[in-house]
Amino acid sequence: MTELRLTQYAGGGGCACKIPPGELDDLVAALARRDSEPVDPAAELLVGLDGGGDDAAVVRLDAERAIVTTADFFTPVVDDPYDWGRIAAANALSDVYAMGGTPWAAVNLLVWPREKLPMAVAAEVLRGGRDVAHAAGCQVSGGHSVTAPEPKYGMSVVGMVHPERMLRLDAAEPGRPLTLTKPLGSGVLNTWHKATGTVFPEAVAVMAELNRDASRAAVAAGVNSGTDVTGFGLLGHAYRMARAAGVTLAIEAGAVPYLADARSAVTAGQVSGGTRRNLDWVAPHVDFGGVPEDERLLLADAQTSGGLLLAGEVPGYPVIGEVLPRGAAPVVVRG
Ligand SMILES: Nc1ncnc2c1ncn2[C@@H]1O[C@H](COP(=O)(O)OP(=O)(O)OP(=O)(O)O)[C@@H](O)[C@H]1O
Ligand SMILES: [Mg+2]
Repeated sequence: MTELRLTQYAGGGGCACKIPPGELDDLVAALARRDSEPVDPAAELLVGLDGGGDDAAVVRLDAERAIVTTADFFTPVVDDPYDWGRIAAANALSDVYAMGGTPWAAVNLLVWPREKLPMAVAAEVLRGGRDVAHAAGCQVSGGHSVTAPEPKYGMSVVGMVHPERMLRLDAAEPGRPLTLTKPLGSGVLNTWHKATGTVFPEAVAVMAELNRDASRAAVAAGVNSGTDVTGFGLLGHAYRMARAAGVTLAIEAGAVPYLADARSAVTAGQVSGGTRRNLDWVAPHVDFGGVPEDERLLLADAQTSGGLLLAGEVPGYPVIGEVLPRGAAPVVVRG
């Protein structure tokens, strides 16, 4: 199975295959405008699509428990089917952790070109997803499978969160430090892997890593705002946080951690269309000062299964900036 190059069966890879952020904003805004309350709602919506939407929807069960629900699937980011499954599951579970919750149960979402790819390969993908979900203590049972020209895999996940201890997108307070819990660079390294077949084991390990410990540590430290850094890149997700909370996020470029080889990947031109679109979209909202183009691309790099960006200090994870009262630009990068 190792000679089969899964990444060659799809156009965009991983979270870089998301609909561009500006177009998604318009879609979600139109939906939110047309949204009316359900008839006789069975549960109170605590987090919905207001302000562009958070990482997951949250509905109240009782005073101390709320249900978190989310779905994520994408095209192959790596050629190895088991690793792709692990990464896709870690990414799907991540939106529950990005709300400060605990995933309880997941179902598989599988799109498979059965004429082109053996079903045995799909089984490896599902095995990888199951192993990571089980490591998270999450039940996996059931799912849905369809055939289509490009393979896609992910999960729909349900979890639990305390309604007073959530990590909301819109709650960042001025004066708080900004913390990032995984290094950046998975986008450029996945692009390089897709182009050449070179495997970057550190990137695979980081993408397959759960955001569980970071999320728990953040909630334990009293942090109440955060999101996961995925397809819109650090700058895109920072902008969405700043916009939702009406603050400015200042990022110290020199404090941002990167995977080894990420800089060489940019120098080698291994930048996805998604990353370039991210930068075009976010640039009008960012004061870059004198930060050079390559650095801007790295900060906008479309991540797959990235870490948590948190408005608060969390022991064991690097501080990369601070939350400020809203200034001229929602995001400031200091060189
Ligand atoms: N088709 C859709 N219908 C309704 N809402 C959508 C749709 N697609 C995305 N959204 C919402 O738009 C917001 C932004 O979506 P996005 O996929 O970027 O968030 P996310 O789930 O946190 O992503 P990621 O998995 O990359 O962390 C979310 O609140 C999401 O629920
Ligand atoms: Mg998210």
